[in-house]
Amino acid sequence: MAYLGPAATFNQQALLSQPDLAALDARPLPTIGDVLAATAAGDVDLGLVPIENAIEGSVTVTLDMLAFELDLLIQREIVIDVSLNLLGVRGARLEDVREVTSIGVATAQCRRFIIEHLPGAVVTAANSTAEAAQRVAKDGDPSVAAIGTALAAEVYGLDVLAPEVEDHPGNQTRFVLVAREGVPAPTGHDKSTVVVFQRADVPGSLLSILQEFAARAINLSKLESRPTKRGLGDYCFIIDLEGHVDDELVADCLRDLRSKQADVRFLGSYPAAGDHGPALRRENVAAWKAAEEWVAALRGQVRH
Ligand SMILES: O=C(O)C(=O)C[C@]1(C(=O)O)C=C[C@@H](O)C=C1
Repeated sequence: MAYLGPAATFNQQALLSQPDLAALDARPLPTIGDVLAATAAGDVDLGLVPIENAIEGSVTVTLDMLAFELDLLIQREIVIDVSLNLLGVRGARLEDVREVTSIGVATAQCRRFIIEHLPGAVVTAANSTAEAAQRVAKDGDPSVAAIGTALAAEVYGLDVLAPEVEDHPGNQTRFVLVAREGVPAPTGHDKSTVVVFQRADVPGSLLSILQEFAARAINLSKLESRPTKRGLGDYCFIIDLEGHVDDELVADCLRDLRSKQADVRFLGSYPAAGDHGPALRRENVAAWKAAEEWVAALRGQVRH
């Protein structure tokens, strides 16, 4: 499998949190795009990438590559706690820092800290938190600090100049494990991700999509609109819903969406993270099945 490296990224921590993945031969790659492309190309069977952060929101490169560019299916989601540290060379002081470097999603999680504690510091981009830490260690410049994991300080021989620099407590990042094919069996607390391209940009078109879910009491855990890249104002909707494509209700909902909207891309059904993931609303399924039997019985009486 492949993950966003080098050593000591949050991505690696997410991988190591899963005993079955930790036992695999895992290859660190330099960018999120590299991990997804290597998985799609068959260089590796599985790829692990970040998709959403509690403070910064979606990791758009992941969303866009999954939604528009590659044929990959989400196999699993992994949520880990994310506490960010300001890392500098040994002996560096906070007041010496003139440049802060990290992956954009990480610096964005510390925007207020940087403004308040490092006014005027230049923020530069790296491909990952660990790549930023590696660069700070290699250059040895006390005026440059990286934002990354506490482990990166140990791995790259850096000092923690300030711990917990994220702007909000309880920070978490959600990762997805992707593969070229296969949908994991339903567990009873699953999620599915779909991309819906609306038929026409007319009043109520988003409502018409949402009504398909509401009518079946399918709960949505995320709704994101993303530009289709076809022109300003042309958007599609990336939706995380509670349930599995193997569930009758979800399948029925997808069937209706597919027949009524311009296009629907299925990005996977997978176990929801956590012990208390969204439980499938069994009573909805039971009611739907009972209603289906009722309709079938009515239709069975038709004289042809
Ligand atoms: O750079 C890393 O360490 C990563 O694992 C990537 C990533 C992300 O892109 O969201 C993961 C968790 C944090 O939100 C910050 C960075």
